[in-house]
Amino acid sequence: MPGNRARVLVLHPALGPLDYRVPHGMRVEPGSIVSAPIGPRPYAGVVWEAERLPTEEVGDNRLRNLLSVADAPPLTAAVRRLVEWTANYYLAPLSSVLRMALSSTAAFENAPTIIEYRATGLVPDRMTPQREQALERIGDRQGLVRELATIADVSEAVIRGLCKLGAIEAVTVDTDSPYPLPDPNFAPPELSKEQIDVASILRQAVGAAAFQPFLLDGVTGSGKTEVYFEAVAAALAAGKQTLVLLPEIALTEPFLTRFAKRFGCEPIAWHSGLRTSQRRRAWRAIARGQAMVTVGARSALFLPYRNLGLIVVDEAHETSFKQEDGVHYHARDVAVMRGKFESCPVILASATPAIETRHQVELGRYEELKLPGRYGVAELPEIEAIDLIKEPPERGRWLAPKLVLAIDAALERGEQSLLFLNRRGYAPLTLCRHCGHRFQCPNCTAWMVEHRLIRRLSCHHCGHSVPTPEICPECEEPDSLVACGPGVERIADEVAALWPQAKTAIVTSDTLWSPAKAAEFVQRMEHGDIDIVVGTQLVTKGYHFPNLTVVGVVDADLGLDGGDLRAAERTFQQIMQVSGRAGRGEKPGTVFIQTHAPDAGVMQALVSGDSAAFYEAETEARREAEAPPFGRYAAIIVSSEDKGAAHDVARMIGRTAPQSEEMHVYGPAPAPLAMLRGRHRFRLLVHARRAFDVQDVIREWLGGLEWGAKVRVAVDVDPYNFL
Ligand SMILES: Nc1ncnc2c1ncn2[C@@H]1O[C@H](COP(=O)(O)OP(=O)(O)OP(=O)(O)O)[C@@H](O)[C@H]1O
Ligand SMILES: [Zn+2]
Repeated sequence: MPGNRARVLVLHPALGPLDYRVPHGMRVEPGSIVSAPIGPRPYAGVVWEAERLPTEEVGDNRLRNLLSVADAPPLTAAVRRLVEWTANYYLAPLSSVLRMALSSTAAFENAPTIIEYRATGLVPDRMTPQREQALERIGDRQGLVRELATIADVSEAVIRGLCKLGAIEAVTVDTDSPYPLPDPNFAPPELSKEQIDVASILRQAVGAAAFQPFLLDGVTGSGKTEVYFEAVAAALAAGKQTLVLLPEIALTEPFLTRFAKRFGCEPIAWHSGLRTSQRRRAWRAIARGQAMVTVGARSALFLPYRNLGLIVVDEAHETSFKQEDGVHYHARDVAVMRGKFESCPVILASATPAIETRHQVELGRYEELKLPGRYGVAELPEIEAIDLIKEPPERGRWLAPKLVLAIDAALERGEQSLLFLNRRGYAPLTLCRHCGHRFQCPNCTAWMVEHRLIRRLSCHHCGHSVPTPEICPECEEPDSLVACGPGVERIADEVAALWPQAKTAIVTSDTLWSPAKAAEFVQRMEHGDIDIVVGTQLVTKGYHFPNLTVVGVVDADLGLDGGDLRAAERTFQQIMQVSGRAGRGEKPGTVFIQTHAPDAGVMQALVSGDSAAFYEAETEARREAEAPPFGRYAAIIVSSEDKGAAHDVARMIGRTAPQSEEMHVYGPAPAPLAMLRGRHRFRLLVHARRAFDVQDVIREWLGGLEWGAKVRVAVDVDPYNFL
């Protein structure tokens, strides 16, 4: 391509690459972030190697000029290859993937300063309830007018009014100010013999600066974090950046504290709750190679690190690394690809690795490093099954007598207990005892879940929520509603009735919705301000509370319903993880698993501790079914508000399915969640041989079809969710 032309990938969802003229005096190269006109509007985009992005050639005379080049480093070749690979593998538009890399357009659109606002402490003469509310909620926080208005739940005009009165002032924030540098030698721990061996392999791999995936397979509490911190230290010493991916933002806060203890300052945390100025500062520092360690959930994966030397995926077995909307990608798998493009090691850390990951070890593609015992004097907990048929709880209760006794004893000893139930709210189903009416979501094929603390019924799929009615809307009988089955709130009620003196906490995404809330919970646990925690999967991972000795799994069978191919594996992982919270200090831990199926393979494996046998049996079953990792799936989901239209398109897709020995197409059938957010859904499931290029076939197959704008067709490659 001649020097005065550039091929640009613009952030426009419907447009492919476009050619522009580079005006006189402007310099661009592949990776340059530019502003390009489309119609009357400027769009952000990135200059790409023309030969990699074929498009219709446009004559020189029809080219429009690029508007400007951003004051930001160009995206590296490794990032560009990652964007291409992800779009290709997950059948997503390039621009949607690029958007994840450019996630903060503010970072390169304006000057490197931002004006923020904060309270001055001055109380205006003319107070209104709105102004009062604003000043109270803003407190000592700072942000854009828009951000303060959101925090205070008032209009932007109220904030501007307060500004005129001098109660709020403007401050200039320099988003180029550097971050403190973590010190690899700040407070290194004394590693055990086992830990030293593993750490030195990891340090060497960082030094070698070559692609190398590792499975760091260590039991809960073995010091995986301590050990991969040594690899981080090696990257720091070599002047390279590190990315640590965690499955939930709730885990970042305790991670930051722990990191600061080891390295003397916090790493950069990347999450959706950042203010514009924080996002921008982080993005710029990451792109310039100045931010040395970044921790975040999925979205941190696509950031434009300049000089990446190490990637860690902690709790790598977690299914929350799979993104379920927009670009359907699996952050664990993309992290490995990124390591390949960046030529750096990738550490997948887990006490319960996924079958897919173990398989890669067997194939010799990943190197396994083991930490088989807990650090120090801590022992793995005893695990015992409680047969709910032989030893049922009292009528109307959910905790079996044996578990109640164990918690009694823990309270007596001044130790903490944890009850795990992966169900938010009070009850998963509410019905009228008079007419049998069940409360269903109007937008989804799902029951409304009662949340008693806020007195509402909510749909966990679309968020639709209504106040819990006093009378049945069907038969108008008053006080006739009954709750069926337990959620965490109901267990908390039982706990309060059994141990009225005990201090309890409910931990779910409803109560721990921000990093600050998570930090507060950790503090309360550490200070002994909580005796009994009742929580969902949010409490199962990563936390380290030495005084927690009893864990009760309220309903171990819950995850086995639904018959998804990973149900048993997921149940095993979840219960192992929650068990892993018990007995992490000097005091031994005990775990009770309440189940109706104590003879099921997964329960037996948990109790006997023979995880190898369980994995082997599961892997064999997958091999026989040619399920992942031995075969592949891709789901095609057709949805529309118009059921007939969705059905027609789904049938057309089914009818035109390519015939192949290597691949079989099931469906279309109504999806188990036949309606979601008001859209009717049909699913086709493609099952193929491992080595078969499903993506290419699907691309060609769907590419040749047409459907109206009201029907949406989404492809989920390697699906984790079969709803
Ligand atoms: N060498 C060491 N020196 C001092 N403390 C250590 C050492 N190794 C581990 N620990 C401590 O033991 C506890 C458990 O370690 P860590 O959290 O790293 O384990 P983990 O394997 O990541 O656990 P999980 O999988 O349950 O999250 C932590 O409090 C950690 O600080
Ligand atoms: Zn709903």
